[in-house]
Order: sequence, then C-alpha cells, then structure tokens
Amino acid sequence: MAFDGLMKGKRGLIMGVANQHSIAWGIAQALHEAGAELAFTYQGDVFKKRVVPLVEPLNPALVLDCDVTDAASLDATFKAIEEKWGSIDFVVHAIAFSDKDELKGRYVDTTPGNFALSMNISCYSFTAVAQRAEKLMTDGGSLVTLSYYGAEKVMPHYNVMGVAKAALEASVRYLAEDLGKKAIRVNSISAGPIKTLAASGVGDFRYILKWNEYNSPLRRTVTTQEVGNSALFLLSDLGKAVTGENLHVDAGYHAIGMKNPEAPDMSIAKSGE
Ligand SMILES: NC(=O)c1ccc[n+]([C@@H]2O[C@H](COP(=O)([O-])OP(=O)(O)OC[C@H]3O[C@@H](n4cnc5c(N)ncnc54)[C@H](O)[C@@H]3O)[C@@H](O)[C@H]2O)c1
Repeated sequence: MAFDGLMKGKRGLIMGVANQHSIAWGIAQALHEAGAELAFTYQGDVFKKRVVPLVEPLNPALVLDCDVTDAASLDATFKAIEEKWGSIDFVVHAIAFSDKDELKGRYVDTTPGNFALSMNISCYSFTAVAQRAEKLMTDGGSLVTLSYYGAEKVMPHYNVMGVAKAALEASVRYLAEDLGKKAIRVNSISAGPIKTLAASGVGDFRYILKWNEYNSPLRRTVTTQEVGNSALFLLSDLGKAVTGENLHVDAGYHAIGMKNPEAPDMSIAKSGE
C-alpha cells in the first residue's frame, strides 16, 4: 500500500527498532514509503549491529544510541536532532521493558524494583521524550506510543506491564491536553499481539496469538505493516483533529466480550494447533 507524498517534508524520530520484527520497523517502513525523512534510536551496542544495517535502505538522517533510562542519553539524542534539523514533526515511541520472570505467574507478586523499572521504561520514558520533543515541535507535531489491551482488561501473564500500559494511556490524555495548545497531538495505538522480541518475554505468547486469531472479529492477528499504516494516519495530517486517542489496531478484538462459540477448544490451541 503506498501513500506517496503524504509525509513529504515531514521529519521524525523512530525509537524502538530492535530488528525486522519490531512494530517500530513496520511504522518506519510506512512512513518512509509516504516520503518522511527519518532518524532512529537503538538501545546500546547489542542492537546497533542489527539496527544500523536494517535502517540503511531508508536513508536515515541520524541513527543514534539512546537508553531512555538515562536523561543525558535522551538529551544528547534531541540535541543531535536539533543540530541536524532544527525542528521535528513527529516521534514514534515503541519502547517497553519488564523483567521476564514477572511476566508469568501472579501480578500480586510484583517486586518494587521491577515495578519501578517497568513504569520508568514503559511509561515515564514517553513523557520524558515528549518534554524534549515539545521544544523542537515549533510548528505543531504528532507523538505516538504503543499500548496493548492488557491496559484495559486482565490478560494472562501481562501483569505489571498491564499496569504500566494503563498509566501510559493515561499519560497520553494528560500530554494531549498540555501540548494541544501548541498543535502537538499525542495518541497511542493499542496493537493486537504480534510475535516480536519484546512479546517473547510474555508467558504463553503463542497461546495468546491463537486466542486472538480465533476470537477477533476479523478472525486473524495483525501485522507490523498494518500497525504502521495506522500510525501513518495518526502522524500525518490525515489525523490532524485526533489527539488523546487510543486507537485499537487489533482486528477488532477489543470489541469482543466472550469466546467465539466456533473457536476450537483452548487446550487444543495451547498445544500449538
Ligand atoms: N508485540 C506485541 O504483541 C505488542 C502488542 C501491543 C503493544 N506492543 C508494544 O509495542 C512496543 C514495541 O515492542 P515490539 O513488540 O515491537 O518489540 P521489540 O522488542 O521489537 O521492541 C521493544 C523495544 O524497546 C526497546 N527498549 C527497551 N528498553 C529500552 C531502554 N531502556 N532504552 C531504549 N530502548 C529500550 C528495545 O531496544 C526494543 O527496540 C512496546 O511498547 C510494546 O509493549 C507490542
């Protein structure tokens, strides 16, 4: 699907590409095809090796190391963007983390250390990014982050990440109010489950994928390209009147209240059918 020229003249930062399976990569491809000029951040040397060659064909203006737990690293990222472009039109925040050991079992057993870490990386970092982006969005702008339905309803194993995503979705609304006066829009995409590096940390993830495939109205899961096209809507002028929104890109799963009677038994799905 091509939206030639939709993003022509727009420049933005993509945070959160780890590899070709990343949701941020699907978003980057959609933006590139629509004519946007892109900068990227990756998390440390481990990801550098994979991310730098991956993004190369999109002719990135900058590819920077940025750890969102480090304020100096965030400052350096936005300083480099200011020096390169002077201003910025959009930022994509596709970053989350929690200790794998706490993405199984009971939420009630969450430790204070991992609660704080998960909240910092998966929620606060979006506000930290917005603080810095605001200064460079001199002609308005659009910020998009990624959430999941586990923010709204209990999902197996999602635990502290569900709490962090609920806080993230609330921050989207507060940021939308604060920044709206400057024509800066702030939205989240609640994506259906997709097999990525981050998702592999969630217990029984294959089962979650199958459940969504059997029970979503479209009877399938979603792709990173489809999330990318929805992000394109929010980041472009097509979404100019949309802010404070949580857009579900989940094949309709959020609209469903009960198992599809025709869906196979869960134990069959769990064994990998
Ligand atoms: N995959 C899914 O099923 C799904 C569904 C809904 C929402 N999401 C969300 O989408 C976003 C992207 O995840 P993904 O599934 O594409 O997985 P991914 O593993 O490809 O991306 C996660 C990214 O977070 C980055 N990250 C983690 N800690 C960081 C830190 N301290 N500093 C900088 N970067 C850091 C990683 O480097 C990685 O690039 C996340 O917010 C995730 O919660 C994923």
